[in-house]
Amino acid sequence: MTLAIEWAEKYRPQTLKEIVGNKKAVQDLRTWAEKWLSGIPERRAVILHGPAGVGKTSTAHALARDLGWEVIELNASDQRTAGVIEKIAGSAASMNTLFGGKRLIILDEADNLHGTADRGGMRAIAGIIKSTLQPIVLIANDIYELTPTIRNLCLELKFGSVQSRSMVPALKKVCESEGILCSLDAVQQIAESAEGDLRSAINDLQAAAAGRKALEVEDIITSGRDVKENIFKAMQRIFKSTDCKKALEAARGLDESPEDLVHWIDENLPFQYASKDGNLEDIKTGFGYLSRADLYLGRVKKRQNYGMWRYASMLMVCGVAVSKTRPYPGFIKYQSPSLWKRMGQTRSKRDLRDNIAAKIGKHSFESIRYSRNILLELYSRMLKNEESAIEITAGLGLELEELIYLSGSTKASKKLQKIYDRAQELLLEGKEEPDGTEFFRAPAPSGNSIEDRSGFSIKAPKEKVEKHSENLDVPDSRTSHGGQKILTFGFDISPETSPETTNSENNTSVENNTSDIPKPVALIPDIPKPVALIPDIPKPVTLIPDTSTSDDGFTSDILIPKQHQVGIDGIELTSDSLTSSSPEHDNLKIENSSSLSESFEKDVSSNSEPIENIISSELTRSRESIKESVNCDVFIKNISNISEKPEVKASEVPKKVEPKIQKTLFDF
Ligand SMILES: Nc1ncnc2c1ncn2[C@@H]1O[C@H](COP(=O)(O)OP(=O)(O)OP(=O)(O)O)[C@@H](O)[C@H]1O
Repeated sequence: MTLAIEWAEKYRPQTLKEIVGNKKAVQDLRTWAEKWLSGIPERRAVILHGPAGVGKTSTAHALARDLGWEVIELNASDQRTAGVIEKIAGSAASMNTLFGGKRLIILDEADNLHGTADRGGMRAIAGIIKSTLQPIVLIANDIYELTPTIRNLCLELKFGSVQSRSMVPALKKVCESEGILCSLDAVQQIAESAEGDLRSAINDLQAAAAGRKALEVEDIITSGRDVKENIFKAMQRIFKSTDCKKALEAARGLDESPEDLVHWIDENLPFQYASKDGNLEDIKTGFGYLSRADLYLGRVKKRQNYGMWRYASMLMVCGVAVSKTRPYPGFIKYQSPSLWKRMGQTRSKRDLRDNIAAKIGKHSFESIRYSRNILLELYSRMLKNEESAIEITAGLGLELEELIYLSGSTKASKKLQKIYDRAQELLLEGKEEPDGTEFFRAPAPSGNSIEDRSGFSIKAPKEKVEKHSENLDVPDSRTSHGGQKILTFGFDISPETSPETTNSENNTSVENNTSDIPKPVALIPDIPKPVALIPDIPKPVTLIPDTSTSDDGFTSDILIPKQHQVGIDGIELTSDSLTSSSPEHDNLKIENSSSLSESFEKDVSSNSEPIENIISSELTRSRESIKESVNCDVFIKNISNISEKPEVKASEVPKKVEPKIQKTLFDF
């Protein structure tokens, strides 16, 4: 067996000229590759697809050799998860070669990445193809196992079976090179039975020639290689004869477990015993035996007692063989179990569905289960509107096949393709958000923007941000404390603004501006403005010379705080400057507010609780204390009046009112 591999490898074509058959595909590949010599072609990758052993991999390597390109290959034996693909193929695709030539990235068996379950690998490949700076060749047996996204990005080149007459010269050449006298009949026989698979033909030739110097047609016939042939033969024995012993022998010689064999019999029994006269007794009896065999298979699994396989085999093989009441002549094309195919198909569909549900769940902060059971349907309906469909596709970062699935379609219609392309454009536009996507924004727990996996950023609309900042052109002391953000509409995230301010000029207009503030601000309506008006301590403590300590009439060096003075924003105010009808009350209120503010600051600095919790509890407390003592509206008015005084400007650095005799803490 090892030797067989050697011949196929030994005679692997080295140049494109040596490739047997598939001339058009080979020529198209070369034309595509030559485009890379003068820039980046429209399709950055090709898919060589077709049956096994027809020269796809050999062609890719021969191309690189002909053009003098480096090769980076990821084949099926490598572990090809999304991460590995991105790391190896991704970096190879994005970097130039040492000497400026091209590098051919070959991804062999691209249809068999990591089982069909690994959609991540497919996504990684699609991502790499979109931006590769180096040519990429994907090789696949079944192109339908590749995602539509990948297929859309690639040039597809189909490799057909190699015709037996083309194989003959290649096989003769091998015989010559190996010094074996091989009759033309023998070579033709090998070529024909290879069914277009040149690798198999070479392997057969080597197996037949083992230990011989000459090869005749009789030597070839005995070297059967197809395992499938055996299962079909066994099917014939089981369905055509009633000889239980022969049927069992055929079954034992199979390379199939009883668990697989039961599916083969189950698949073909109704076709074989289908009766023209409507008597379905044989089918019924046959399935009766099959069901009993299945019981034993179940017990084998449950008890892990493989000894019971023989009862299962006996029931399924002998039972079905003897259940016919008449012969069934004629040719029947036996089928492989459709259950396997169905399971494979639904598995990839299930994976696809779960991937979409995961994306929706991530976006809507819901579980995958909830997204799958409830939201999937909802999103599917929203796709009916083209504009929504574009936004959803971009927002969720849907791949084309996911979009197809979610839309309930079976293939990529022109409309779906358009939607997908528009979504890609949106994503490429530097993650700029599309207009009118409010309905699709998800609530954000914190932070200015949410960036999902697709890189699609969810932000507050610009115009709202601008309007908001116009109205509230104030510094944000809260964000500096705790980084709290304001949620607008429950979905959008506003810029970092706060009604809380240290700017008394702005304070003046807080009351008026409140009506201009766009709705989002309504989400933080509970912040009492008095607190906002006296946010930042230190309060200047006005000091005056301590005359009580100076007996000699000279000004003392000792300073003591001046009584009955309060400060707002570091500006000295005497009680006279308050124009309230009830100055005592106002003083009282301001002092209350100061103490609240102080305790608030203390809490903020000492408490490890989130800032928003501290704020809300503080606000509740302050509201209550204010309610108790005064009418809030009157209070705001008084403060406004204060700030309207020309000398009380926030931008001014507090100055000494009586410089000669007074010193403030700011003077030190
Ligand atoms: N068209 C061909 N021309 C010349 N040799 C071929 C051709 N096809 C297959 N062979 C021989 O078979 C061997 C395997 O071929 P290759 O790996 O290129 O097939 P493949 O189509 O890529 O198969 P798979 O899909 O199984 O990877 C080669 O080493 C070569 O010896």
